[in-house]
Amino acid sequence: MGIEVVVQGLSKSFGAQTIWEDVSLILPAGEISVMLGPSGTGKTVFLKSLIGLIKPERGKVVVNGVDMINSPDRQVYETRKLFGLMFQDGALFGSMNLYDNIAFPLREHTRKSEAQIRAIVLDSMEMVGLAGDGKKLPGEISGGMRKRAGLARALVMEPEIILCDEPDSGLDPVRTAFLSQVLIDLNAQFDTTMLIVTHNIDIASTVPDNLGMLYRRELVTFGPREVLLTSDDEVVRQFLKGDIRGPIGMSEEKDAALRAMESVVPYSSRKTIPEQLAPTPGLPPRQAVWRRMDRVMRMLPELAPAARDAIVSRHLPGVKE
Ligand SMILES: Nc1ncnc2c1ncn2[C@@H]1O[C@H](COP(=O)(O)OP(=O)(O)OP(=O)(O)O)[C@@H](O)[C@H]1O
Repeated sequence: MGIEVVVQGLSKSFGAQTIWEDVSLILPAGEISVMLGPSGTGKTVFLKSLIGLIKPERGKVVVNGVDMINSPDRQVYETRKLFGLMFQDGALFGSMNLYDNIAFPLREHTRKSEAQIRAIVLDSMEMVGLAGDGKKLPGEISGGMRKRAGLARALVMEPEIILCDEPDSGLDPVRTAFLSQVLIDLNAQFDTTMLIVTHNIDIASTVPDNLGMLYRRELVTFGPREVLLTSDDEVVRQFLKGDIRGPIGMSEEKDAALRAMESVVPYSSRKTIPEQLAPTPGLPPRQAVWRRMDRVMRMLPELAPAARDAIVSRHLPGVKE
């Protein structure tokens, strides 16, 4: 099973620009979490902070007992090996074919034979739907294939935690749906802890066990998916509906007069939430579902009524609050 990531009181600025302050959350072991947020709210900075590539001024990120922000470089470097990273463009070497790109971490960081490497690479390519594409160069394939190749490369090192930065960017809805299914299937097969950063509402509402949102330099919320998906918070509702009415504007914060005009139109809150994707038939069930149910049931008394209803009706159908 993957391992948990504990984030405590994390704050980051670049010069006078505060990116976010006092962010605390736990990515539960083996569960899938999604972080939403308008452009420029520091989601990528957050991902890079988790692996110690960016150093926030305050706070901790504890992974396997190591604080990724404040520990010596050697420990951070070693702990980083527990992570698999999927960046927006796949971050592939343009001059290497897909097979060599995906084999690269194994050749670089392990002493495995070429025969062992071949078996692992072909397995990973199959998992992300790239079987038979090993000879192609990154420049000859679509953006979606490049992303999946980036994911396959992250998988060969058998990471405990996978971080995906906007896996959907530039993809059409069908490719995005395919990628969502790949992410769920990976979690079913490896029980890996996963954090996906995205703007995509379809991914956010059908893939994760937990959902969070960064906005205006803070973590608006983070918790079981039902909490954010039933939230009455104006920012969350506007973002989920992709509505131009609401506090989020082009410049992130609208002026007060425009907001006052909009506030006469009430938001309707959504009470039913989409079903979470199940693994492809034939794969094992996701272990995370049972662990999460246990965890979330214990949290039930602290949750808002709408989230509570959504959880109870899903996990205990027939029981009324
Ligand atoms: N190394 C850096 N030095 C200075 N500022 C930076 C650095 N990296 C990021 N920033 C700033 O931090 C802010 C947040 O950037 P980030 O890329 O994390 O946002 P994001 O939420 O991932 O955006 P998007 O959804 O558009 O990808 C931006 O204003 C960006 O300019």
